Amino acid sequence: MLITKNISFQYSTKDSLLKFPDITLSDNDNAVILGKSGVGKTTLLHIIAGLLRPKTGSVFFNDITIEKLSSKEKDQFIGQNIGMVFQKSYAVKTLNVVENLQARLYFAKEKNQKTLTYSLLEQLNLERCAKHKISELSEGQLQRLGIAMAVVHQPKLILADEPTSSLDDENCEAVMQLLLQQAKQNHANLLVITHDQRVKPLFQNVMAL
Ligand SMILES: Nc1ncnc2c1ncn2[C@@H]1O[C@H](COP(=O)(O)OP(=O)(O)OP(=O)(O)O)[C@@H](O)[C@H]1O
Repeated sequence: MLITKNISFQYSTKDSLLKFPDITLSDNDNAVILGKSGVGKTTLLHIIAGLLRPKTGSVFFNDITIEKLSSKEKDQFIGQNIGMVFQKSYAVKTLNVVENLQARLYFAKEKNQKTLTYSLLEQLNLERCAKHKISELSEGQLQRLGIAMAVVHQPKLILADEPTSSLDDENCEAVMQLLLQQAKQNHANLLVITHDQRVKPLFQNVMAL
């Protein structure tokens, strides 16, 4: 369960204060947050992911207050419980596809689950690329690898930052179905932020920034 209360953020004293509406997601709930460019969507997602500290307010996830954790506890909590789909790929270029997934499992302190890793690659239609270098992947394959890296450690909260912005209608639908399917399979909360109105009908919970 994810709850945010009274969150605000300021990049510096000369920047304007960004204020965010409260969010409550019950277990297994999903939501999309829509908003125009520059309103603070990525900032909010980074606060929820523990990458930025809010000026006011708190983020609670499954009864843990993220800002109250020490930095070591926070790194461990985030590594194990949160999976993030970034706008741009953060795959390590010197590793192949399956090695990138193994590295993600290592950082989440999960055992190297070979069967699970290959089954995920199959679900995401990446099994033929398992040993490919990152530079050999198409844009669509890279995007699907981003999803695999976000979910391979079976996080309880999946955060996705503009996962469909550069995709045509067919791939937009496919990527969103994959994210929804992975969230359902892992009993995870899925929170997507986007300005892409095509995503709206796929969610019951729609919030605006
Ligand atoms: N590192 C930073 N330092 C100062 N200001 C920043 C920084 N990052 C973002 N901002 C500003 O904070 C505001 C919110 O930025 P943010 O990236 O969260 O918006 P967004 O809604 O995600 O935009 P987009 O849809 O274009 O990605 C913007 O006015 C932006 O210029």
